[in-house]
Amino acid sequence: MEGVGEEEMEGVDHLAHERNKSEFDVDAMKIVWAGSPHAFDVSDRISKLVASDPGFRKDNRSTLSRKELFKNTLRKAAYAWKTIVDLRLSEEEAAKLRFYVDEPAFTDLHWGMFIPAIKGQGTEEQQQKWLPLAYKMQIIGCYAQTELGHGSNVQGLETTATFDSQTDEFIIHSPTLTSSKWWPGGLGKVATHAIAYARLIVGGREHGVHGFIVQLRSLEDHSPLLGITVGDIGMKFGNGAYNTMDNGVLQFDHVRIPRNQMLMRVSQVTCEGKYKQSDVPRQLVYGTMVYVRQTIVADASCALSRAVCIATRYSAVRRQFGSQNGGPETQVIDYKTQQSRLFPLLASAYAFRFIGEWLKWLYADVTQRLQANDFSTLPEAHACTAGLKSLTTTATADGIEECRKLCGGHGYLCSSGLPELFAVYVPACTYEGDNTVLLLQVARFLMKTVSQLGSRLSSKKPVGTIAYMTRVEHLMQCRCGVQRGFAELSADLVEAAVAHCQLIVVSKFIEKLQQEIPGKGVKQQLEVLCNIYALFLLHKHQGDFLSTGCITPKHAALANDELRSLYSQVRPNAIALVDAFNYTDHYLGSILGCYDGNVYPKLYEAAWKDPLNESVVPDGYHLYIRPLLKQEIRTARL
Ligand SMILES: CCCCCCCCCCC/C=C/C(=O)SCCNC(=O)CCNC(=O)[C@H](O)C(C)(C)COP(=O)(O)OP(=O)(O)OC[C@H]1O[C@@H](n2cnc3c(N)ncnc32)[C@H](O)[C@@H]1OP(=O)(O)O
Ligand SMILES: Cc1cc2nc3c(=O)[nH]c(=O)nc-3n(C[C@H](O)[C@H](O)[C@H](O)COP(=O)(O)OP(=O)(O)OC[C@H]3O[C@@H](n4cnc5c(N)ncnc54)[C@H](O)[C@@H]3O)c2cc1C
Repeated sequence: MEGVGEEEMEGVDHLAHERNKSEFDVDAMKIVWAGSPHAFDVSDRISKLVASDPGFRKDNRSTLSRKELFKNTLRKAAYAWKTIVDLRLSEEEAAKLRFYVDEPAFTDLHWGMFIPAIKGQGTEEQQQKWLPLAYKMQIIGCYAQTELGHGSNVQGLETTATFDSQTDEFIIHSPTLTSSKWWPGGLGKVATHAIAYARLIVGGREHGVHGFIVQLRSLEDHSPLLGITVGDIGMKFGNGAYNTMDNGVLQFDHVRIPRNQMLMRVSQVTCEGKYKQSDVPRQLVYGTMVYVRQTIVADASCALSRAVCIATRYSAVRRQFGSQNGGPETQVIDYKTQQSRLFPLLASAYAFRFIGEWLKWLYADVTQRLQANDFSTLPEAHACTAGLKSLTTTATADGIEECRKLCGGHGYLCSSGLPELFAVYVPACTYEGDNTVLLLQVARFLMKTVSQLGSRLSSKKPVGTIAYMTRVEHLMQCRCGVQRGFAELSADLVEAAVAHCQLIVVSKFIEKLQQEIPGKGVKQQLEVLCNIYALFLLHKHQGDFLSTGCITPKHAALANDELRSLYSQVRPNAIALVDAFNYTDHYLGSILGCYDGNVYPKLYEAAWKDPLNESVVPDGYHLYIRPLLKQEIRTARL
């Protein structure tokens, strides 16, 4: 490294003056962010364990080839498993460890979808057989639903599972090219088993899409089993990023599996070839998606807060213009324009944290009710998970990109951590349901509710997240003809669905503030953030509020004045509010966001570590640069 003194690199906290300004108890806020003292303890311990272990190093990802990258991911996953076993980590600690390793891998699908699918849709017997193997990673599973031709339209899947009563088996088959499974993570190179979704055919009759446990690869030498064609679908968006994952393609050629490998909690096929439906709603076949959507909402605040932490710390370090009498220039965080872009994102990170917490509660509640055969809250749970997944992932992906821009040119460097964070995160807008398709589900739920409000036959009063509808006069009077014109109005209905979800986020933030929140100044800070979140939305959509007569121009102006004042209140606390996320420098993976704010020497040092700087004269000089300079280009071999 050239030109950087040791003292500039080590030990000095360049953000100390910012930290000294804060008006609240940061340690207490850390507990609020984590959810509880216990959750904080686990998260803090495990994040430090991962950060201090060179085996989990991740700063070289963008320079590795796909093959090297993937092999390194396999190594890390194996190393993580060894750590979990050696240290006898609990399930909670193990999940945190995978989280802080911070690299998309087949294990996400194994623990995040394969196991939950068996738990949610398998019978007791099936769970007893498969779960112990999966928990010990003696089998590795993936979730194979999407096909080349159909993803959103699950009912349009073409893979078939035909029951053969002679042998008591299902024959799993891909009848067309478009029926090839396409996208499942972990499928390409690793998974030994899949939960494969296929149209069930019994005695010549079709019964819709069901899940089946299918072994794909030998447990001895990993070769594909008879009738299985399997591989990776190729490079995806961004360098490094999601390319650590082996999203795969899979074709079945009349693959036979025993009858008891159909997931039979929702419906069963007997050995005589009888199809039986349990009392539970058919939609429970989609249960794994509901579960994962809920976890995606909980994770959105992690990705957004990470980007916001980087952009906030860097905005306090970065200075441009405004020097008075040779004094320092202005910190860019002091520009009102920077604040009006950054602080709503900071507020959103907190809002999404709390909505994630609430959705976890809602999911646990609906699961408990389902076990007691109470299916009444399932439509609301589906609408909430679908809608909030859509809202939070769209806002988070857009927010990460905004944070990159807030960091100016340096935000475009891989060492800022923001390009990779965006590339890894943005598919969340598509997987587990395209965000528009999911909002249409919310719109459908809302229209159904409105039509029931208008019907004299229905005695049902809307409760939970739609209880407010009884208070909206024109909805109460609505004889809903919208059901008939749904497709025509769908673009507007999607906007209504977003507004409904925003209302949930704001009201759950307000409810959170009604709880007791210990720690000096903590509640006040959260109140400021909650007001920013709500008023920013009002400001952004003031056209809608004004045109519907919900507010007057005077209200709109007052809201905007208030917003400016709230930004000034956040300013001295901004660094402490991102410190409360308690992220290690390892997890942040960003020179711009490092805790000590010592950005410039680190950027300078990192540049010299780039492989392109290994030699002063680049490879290719003699072939391509010198002939150009010497005007010998016509004779050069290109
Ligand atoms: C802790 C670690 C966590 C790690 C997590 C892992 C990390 C993630 C890595 C990424 C992995 C990605 C995986 C995937 O992407 S898997 C594939 C996901 N695919 C989808 O999400 C497809 C989206 N499509 C659908 O969900 C459905 O097809 C759709 C809802 C769009 C429509 O379904 P369908 O046409 O069958 O149904 P209808 O519209 O006719 O509706 C019928 C009624 O059923 C209701 N419904 C629909 N879905 C559900 C559901 N999931 N639960 C409950 N109810 C549901 C629907 O509203 C209709 O109701 P009404 O008749 O009353 O109106
Ligand atoms: C990184 C990644 C990982 C994935 N992992 C898995 C996995 O592990 N397992 C798995 O099974 N799948 C996986 N998937 C697949 C994923 O679930 C699907 O891609 C997703 O559900 C979207 O479906 P689609 O690709 O068919 O999009 P399409 O439905 O083809 O969407 C294309 C466009 O059409 C629009 N559109 C579609 N239908 C409608 C409609 N009814 N009305 C209005 N507009 C509509 C959409 O909004 C979108 O703009 C993964 C995908 C990605 C990107």
